[in-house]
Amino acid sequence: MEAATSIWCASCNLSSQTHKKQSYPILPSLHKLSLSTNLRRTSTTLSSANSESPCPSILVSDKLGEAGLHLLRQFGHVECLYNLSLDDLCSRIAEFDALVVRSGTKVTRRLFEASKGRLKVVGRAGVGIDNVDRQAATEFGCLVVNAPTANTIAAAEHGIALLTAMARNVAQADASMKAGKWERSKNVGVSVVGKTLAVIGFGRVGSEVARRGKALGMRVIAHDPYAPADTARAIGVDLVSFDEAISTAHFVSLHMPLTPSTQGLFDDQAFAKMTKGVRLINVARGGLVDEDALLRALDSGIVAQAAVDVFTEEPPSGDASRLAQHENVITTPHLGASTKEAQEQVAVEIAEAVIGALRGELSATALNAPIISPQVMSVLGPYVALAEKLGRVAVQLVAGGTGIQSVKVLYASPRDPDNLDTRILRAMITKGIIEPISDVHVNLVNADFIARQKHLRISEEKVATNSSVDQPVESIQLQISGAESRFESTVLDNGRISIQGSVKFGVPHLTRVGAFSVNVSLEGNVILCHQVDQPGMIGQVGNILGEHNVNVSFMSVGRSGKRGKAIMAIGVDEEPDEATLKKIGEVPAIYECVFLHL
Ligand SMILES: NC(=O)C1=CN([C@@H]2O[C@H](COP(=O)(O)OP(=O)(O)OC[C@H]3O[C@@H](n4cnc5c(N)ncnc54)[C@H](O)[C@@H]3O)[C@@H](O)[C@H]2O)C=CC1
Ligand SMILES: O=C(O)C(=O)COP(=O)(O)O
Repeated sequence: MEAATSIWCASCNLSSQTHKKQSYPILPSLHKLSLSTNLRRTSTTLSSANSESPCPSILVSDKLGEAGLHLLRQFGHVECLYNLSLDDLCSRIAEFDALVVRSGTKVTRRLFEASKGRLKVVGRAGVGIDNVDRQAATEFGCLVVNAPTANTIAAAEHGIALLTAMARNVAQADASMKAGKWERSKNVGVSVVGKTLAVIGFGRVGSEVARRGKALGMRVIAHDPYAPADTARAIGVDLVSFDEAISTAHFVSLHMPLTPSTQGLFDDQAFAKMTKGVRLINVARGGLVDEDALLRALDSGIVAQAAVDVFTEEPPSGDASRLAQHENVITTPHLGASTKEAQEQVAVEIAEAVIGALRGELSATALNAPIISPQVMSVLGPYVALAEKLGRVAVQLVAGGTGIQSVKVLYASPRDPDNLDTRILRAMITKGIIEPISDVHVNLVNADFIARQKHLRISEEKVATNSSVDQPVESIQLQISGAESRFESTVLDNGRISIQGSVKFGVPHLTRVGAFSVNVSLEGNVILCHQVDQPGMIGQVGNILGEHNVNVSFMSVGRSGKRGKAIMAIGVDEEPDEATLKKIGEVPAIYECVFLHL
């Protein structure tokens, strides 16, 4: 098989060997990946600093710090609509590209449905995202980001404030003073020094609470199945089992997320294991505790006191408010993160994350998309477009318009396979395969979900090559099995439709069709012809295209040998009509031809 011959490139009037080196813009690739079509233009505008595009609309539905609002306003159109009902939110949400919330707004599947695909990012100005339906966000291709670090200290300080206030009956004593009473013996407290504090959930907040507990002279133990032992050791905290933690502690402080596995963890059974007279602090999530079970434990004296910042239903109403009314319970209305300092920092952190996401950058705090580092992105950027184009070519080669069920992707790379992160390339291949035949938008958030939904199986293999490591991917090959081809010559002996591409001079190129080498830039549209390798073929096809006013931008011929069979790949600016393609197909030496829309 001979190598493909490149002929000429109309756009810069050079052969591909001398094609001017283009710097590949990484941002536009990312825009395509992570933003909807209505934002692509916006993002390109931002990266190229002109203003022909509409500016993104951002809805802030829970109170956000001024510093964050300022950043958002510099970037887009911002509306602050606090305390909207779900119905009102649903009726407005399709006007916005981004939504910024705290714990007050419930970001439900209904909201994503109502957004009609416009909502591209939900920013949670805080840590806990139990109020955001992440699965629905993923299915709708909407990125969810949070601000996980800015309120850690505030939450830890609030936990300690509640612990000490509870131990010394500060709230009760204050209420009685305000009622004109002077009740000293009724409000005798307990000391914390020397007592055991069990921290359940030894993450950011939990470890800061533990540090502060140590400073108060408490013995601190913690339970967290995923906690790093060295951090615990460094603070002087013993990591113990759940049962040991709750059965030996005088104070139990909760700091884990609300998930299906932690929901209702503190139930009758858990309270029954606790030391009589234990004190409970919950600055994490109300749903961790079965509130009725806690009331029973308070009434029976197992739990002497509870300090509660968070509730299953916020604000608690009806029966749910019984906890707040209990005489041995002190409460605050979800104030853990509410310090001036934390709220300003959280607001800035979330504004930056939301702006980054709207710009098409991959966020370090993305909760439903793979985290791909900027370093990896800068290296793989040029291959992002190649991956999508190959997906587009592949799906158009399959007969019947039924789509692809099974594709094997071979990445030829000089890199150690462990050093080649292909998630973004896989997402783009999925995008290329699925978007031309459906109305879904595929991005890095929803690519794997959409692939599963469409029964598209993608297997990946990394093939070692000896090329320079400067070029992380030498080529990408797609092999489609179980499908019939519209262009027989793409089918290998193993029955699979096969196409391969590379990045040349920063531009994606199709380099192999079946067993034939070609060399055609994957820009614009391409006609593939399988023909006898004989003089005059380029002229004949060129004439037909010329007669029908179709401009040729690029041509390349790959052949099995002199006067054997050849594949001619023709880049065209316009889409030829059926009659033109039929005419080309009727040229006696042409076996088959296919038009590919890129
Ligand atoms: N009341 C408030 O205003 C605030 C509440 N929070 C809440 O505090 C919680 C913790 O926040 P961070 O420390 O930032 O999160 P984090 O992710 O740093 O820590 C959570 C820890 O819980 C652990 N964990 C998970 N399942 C567990 C289980 N079954 N048993 C024990 N440990 C388990 C995890 O391994 C992790 O180490 C979150 O629910 C967050 O929403 C955070 C800030 C403010
Ligand atoms: O960050 C968290 O998880 C919090 O619970 C803080 O909630 P908020 O932003 O104050 O509604």
